[in-house]
Amino acid sequence: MKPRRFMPSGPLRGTIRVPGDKSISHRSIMLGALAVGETRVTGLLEGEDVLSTAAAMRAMGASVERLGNGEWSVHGVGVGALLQPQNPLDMGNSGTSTRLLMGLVASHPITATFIGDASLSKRPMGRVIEPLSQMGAAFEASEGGRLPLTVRGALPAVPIEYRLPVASAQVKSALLLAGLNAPGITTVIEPVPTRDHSERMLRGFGADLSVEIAADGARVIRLVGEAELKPQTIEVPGDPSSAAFFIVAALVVPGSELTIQNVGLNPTRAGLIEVLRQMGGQIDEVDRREVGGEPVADLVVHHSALNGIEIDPAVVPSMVDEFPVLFVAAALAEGTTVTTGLEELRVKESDRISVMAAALAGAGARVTETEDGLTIEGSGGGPLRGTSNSRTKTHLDHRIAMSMAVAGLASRDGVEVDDTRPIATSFPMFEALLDGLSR
Ligand SMILES: O=C(O)C1=C[C@@H](OP(=O)(O)O)[C@@H](O)[C@H](O)C1
Ligand SMILES: C=C(OP(=O)(O)O)C(=O)O
Repeated sequence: MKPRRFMPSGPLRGTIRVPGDKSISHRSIMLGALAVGETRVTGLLEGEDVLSTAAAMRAMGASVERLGNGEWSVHGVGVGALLQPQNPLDMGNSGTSTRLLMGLVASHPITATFIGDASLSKRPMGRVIEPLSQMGAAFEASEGGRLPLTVRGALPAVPIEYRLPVASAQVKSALLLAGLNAPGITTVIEPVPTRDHSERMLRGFGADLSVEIAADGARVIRLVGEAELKPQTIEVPGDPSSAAFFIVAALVVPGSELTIQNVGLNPTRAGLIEVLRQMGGQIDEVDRREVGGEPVADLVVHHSALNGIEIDPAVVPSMVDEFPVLFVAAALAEGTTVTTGLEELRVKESDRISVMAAALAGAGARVTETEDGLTIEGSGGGPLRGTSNSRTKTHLDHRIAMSMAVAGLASRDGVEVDDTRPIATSFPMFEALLDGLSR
């Protein structure tokens, strides 16, 4: 454990750049490892989760090399040519690595065992086991479809049509990656849109993938299997989920005016910015452009008086990882914020509904937990006044640690976080960036 007290801060001013997008970084390595030839990546997130993906792709035959800061080279083996890993694949804390790689293994004639840390070992894998079994893969999982688990891939795998029962980009992506090596068309029907990086990047690597909107509004994604992927040069845009902590920090600390450069604004990821604007946050976009096939802008964030709102559950998939820090913004707003439709938050690195309820209550916020969300009475802009002996329990969850660090900046006496180590899974430079701004 590495505890730290995050102290109240003066205005956050200046210009920062957040690291590369985690979702796009994982996919750059995976797709690069399936292309024949060299894929070059710049701006790769060098967090522990992405490094778990890199190690796994090496164990399955690809060459994945770091050339410099965020600059990587991947020499792929080709779709269908992944090698049998010699040891269990250690996925660390990363749900994305686990679920997407289970999909890749499922359609190759190899067997792989997946292991992970205490947090990952509690997370449900049945959501990918079920459709990948339909494709012909066999699984031996721990109780309740959890890690450690072993996947025996099928050759040939059966291309299926599958309607997603949960809004999950990880399940969608696992099936599309499995479909890459299945003979025929794999169809994933997505009633509620989730992040579309897999679709964009598969197309970019030359896969035959189409998206059609059905009469009921669902997205129907069709991928032609036995694909040949062509190596790419990829510039990874900044991660909006990492920018989120600094966006909220600048909104809630009086006197702040912070520029965050190169933030990815893919509409399937940008829900938080829209919600914070509805709450009265001033977030300006400068120099909108395209980076790596994704919309990007620099954001200028001004301290703002925020108002509590009722958040439309339809926006949840576009900000699914941003709720912990949105709860912090709500705790500092004027009036009541109501969130619903957040069941998925209970199966992330921690149960983010109950863990944030406890953390914010300890920090002095007024919070009520419901089955599918939190209701928060804001402080009206005044600092959070927690009890001096309260300590946030992070439960191996990076986003809880970073959210409560932000709460500390806007508190009277600081907020104690029990363990800052999980931050390195997605944002190793977080504390250095924060310390450089808050003096
Ligand atoms: O596909 C991805 O890269 C991700 C999808 C989301 O998970 P779910 O698909 O489980 O919602 C998100 O929470 C995670 O951080 C990254
Ligand atoms: C849920 C997350 O990641 P993963 O599912 O990859 O562990 C996250 O980063 O907030």
